[in-house]
Amino acid sequence: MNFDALLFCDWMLDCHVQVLGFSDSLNGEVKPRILLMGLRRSGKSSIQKVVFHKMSPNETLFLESTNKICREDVSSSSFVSFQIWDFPGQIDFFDPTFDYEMIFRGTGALIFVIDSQDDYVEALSRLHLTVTRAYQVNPEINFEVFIHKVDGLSDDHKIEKQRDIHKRANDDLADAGLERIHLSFYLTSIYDHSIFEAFSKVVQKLIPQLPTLENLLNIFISNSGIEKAFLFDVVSKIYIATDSSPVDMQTYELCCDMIDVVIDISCIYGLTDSEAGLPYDKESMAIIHLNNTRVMYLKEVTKFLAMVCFVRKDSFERKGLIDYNFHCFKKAIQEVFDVRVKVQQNRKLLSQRRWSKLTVANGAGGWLSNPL
Ligand SMILES: Nc1nc2c(ncn2[C@@H]2O[C@H](COP(=O)(O)OP(=O)(O)OP(=O)(O)O)[C@@H](O)[C@H]2O)c(=O)[nH]1
Repeated sequence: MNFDALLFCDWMLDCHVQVLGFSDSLNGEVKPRILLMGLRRSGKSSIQKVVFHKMSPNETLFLESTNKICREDVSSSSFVSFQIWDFPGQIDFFDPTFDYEMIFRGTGALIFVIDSQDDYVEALSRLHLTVTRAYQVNPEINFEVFIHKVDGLSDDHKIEKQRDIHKRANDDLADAGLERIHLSFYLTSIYDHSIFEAFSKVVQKLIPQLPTLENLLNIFISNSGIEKAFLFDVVSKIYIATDSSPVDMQTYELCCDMIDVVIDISCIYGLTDSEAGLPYDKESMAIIHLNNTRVMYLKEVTKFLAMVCFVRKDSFERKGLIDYNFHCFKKAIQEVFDVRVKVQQNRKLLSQRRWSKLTVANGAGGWLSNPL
């Protein structure tokens, strides 16, 4: 038992090197921007409300049309921290008041939402225009296309639509000589877990520590006899990392349901009258025995993160080993987080120094535009 655990600890030491390998600019804080774009009524605001505000899908029927850019900070945990910008349906790139260069420059991901229940010819030409403009300004953006509202379509129909949209969008780019632009496609709906899964993948691409987290999870599961493990952001139910074995939708849905059960039960029985806020803390944990010889095990990792794993019943008999390795895993996550904080502090310091040097060089009274 100790040998397994020691292997895990040894590996932990390696992870720092990877985290220190940040290659970003000198910005003090790395808070990527995610843009939600698409035609009117394609479902942008609904996606944001359902994923980040726990709005029930039926309530989105009453959402009013967005008529200006809505910006929101999502900083629920140390690793999940970004801004979401919800755009009104039609943006006029030729409108001089719309500074799209500034917007695209600081963008990590651009999600373009296409209503699959509607005619998508106009949406595709809008997608092309948006992507080419954004790429000119910032070639580093991840372009994500949500083929949305697929709840109304049969399975065959979904695949067919995805193939058609994929082909047309890429043909348009090829015609413009822009084959190097990569578009990722997802079939989504707010009426099932597909929207959470798609958002998870979008967010994961923006987490520089992802390979480290995945490696930690791989080491953790292989030394503990676990089949699959996810690291979840409890509030949004976005999984920010998982081990390298493939994810199947059913497993992901079960994890989301387990988080809901834990939070609901804790809300009812876990909070005293004087307490408020998220009923989730160091003591939070849950074990659910499934009827297929598997056990689901949830444990708190940080204030906002939970580990949910699937273990065979016979392996779960060695719960002591799992708990010990989990303890090491948790420590490693904390260390990764500490390194990240240190790197950010150093960047801030560096950019402040640069800023003050620039100010001195230009004289105290000189006006400068902020280099950040
Ligand atoms: N069937 C289905 N309807 C959806 C889905 N997502 C959103 N809708 C519906 O689509 C309609 C438009 O949604 P909004 O979120 O307001 O669309 P929007 O893109 O923000 O619209 P604008 O603010 O006008 O740009 C609402 O009636 C939603 O209930 C989905 O996944 N499936």
